[in-house]
Amino acid sequence: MNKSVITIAMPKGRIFGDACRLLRNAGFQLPETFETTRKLILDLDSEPFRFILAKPVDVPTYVEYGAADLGIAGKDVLLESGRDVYEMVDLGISKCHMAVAGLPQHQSRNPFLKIATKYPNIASDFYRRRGEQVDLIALNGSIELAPIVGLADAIVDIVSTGQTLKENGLVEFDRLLDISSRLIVNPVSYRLKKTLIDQIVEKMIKATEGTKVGMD
Ligand SMILES: Nc1ncnc2c1ncn2[C@@H]1O[C@H](COP(=O)(O)OP(=O)(O)OP(=O)(O)O)[C@@H](O)[C@H]1O
Ligand SMILES: O=P(O)(O)OC[C@H]1O[C@H](OP(=O)(O)OP(=O)(O)O)[C@H](O)[C@@H]1O
Repeated sequence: MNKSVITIAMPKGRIFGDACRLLRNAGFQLPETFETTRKLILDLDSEPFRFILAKPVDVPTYVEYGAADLGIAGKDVLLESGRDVYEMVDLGISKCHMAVAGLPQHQSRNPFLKIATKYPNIASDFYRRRGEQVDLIALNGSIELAPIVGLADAIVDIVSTGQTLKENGLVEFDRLLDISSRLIVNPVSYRLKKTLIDQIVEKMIKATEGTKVGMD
């Protein structure tokens, strides 16, 4: 039986290590095996907290539906999903940015630019604001491949070190938004468990001090 009072959805993948470090800094007593286990549900012995380990892109879904009270998700995933959750804390981890990129010599003869992306909602919003009509091509990864093989004129994707762009001969044309991971909360959970959630939020804010990216 789940005696846990608070369920937190954690993103597996590249955010996970940073998120665990931050939780430990915030005082959560995560066991050493937390980062290596293949279990997807982990209850703490010391406190009434349950962690569920989800694919990063699915974290806002678990939180919106209330399967988790809290979650950690990238700003990119939050914007793209449009899920109805409260964004409580900029955790300042897994920083990167979203950019338009392509081949340096790119000149399209297409009436509409073809844009490959894992983020069709963010990309379409960006081009709508610019008053440009584009054809979006949804891909699931290796986005940088698309302009090189002629599938698309440009990409909208995440850039961190810039290594992937550089090694594939692409350049950045526009910077769309800065990204970091956020602590999100289910609105109903927040109403029902406000005191406990506020305590967690406070601890997380303290733990993240000095790691903000300075944007929203
Ligand atoms: N190169 C990067 N450097 C830093 N942070 C990144 C980078 N790429 C993505 N991120 C951030 O980390 C989050 C999770 O990325 P991750 O690659 O683990 O998940 P994913 O893209 O869903 O991958 P997968 O499909 O392999 O599970 C992204 O939503 C984004 O906020
Ligand atoms: O600027 P960099 O430090 O090179 O990082 C950027 C790369 O990281 C992400 O890809 P990821 O590693 O998640 O792979 P995938 O999207 O191709 O699965 C992103 O989609 C870029 O391809």
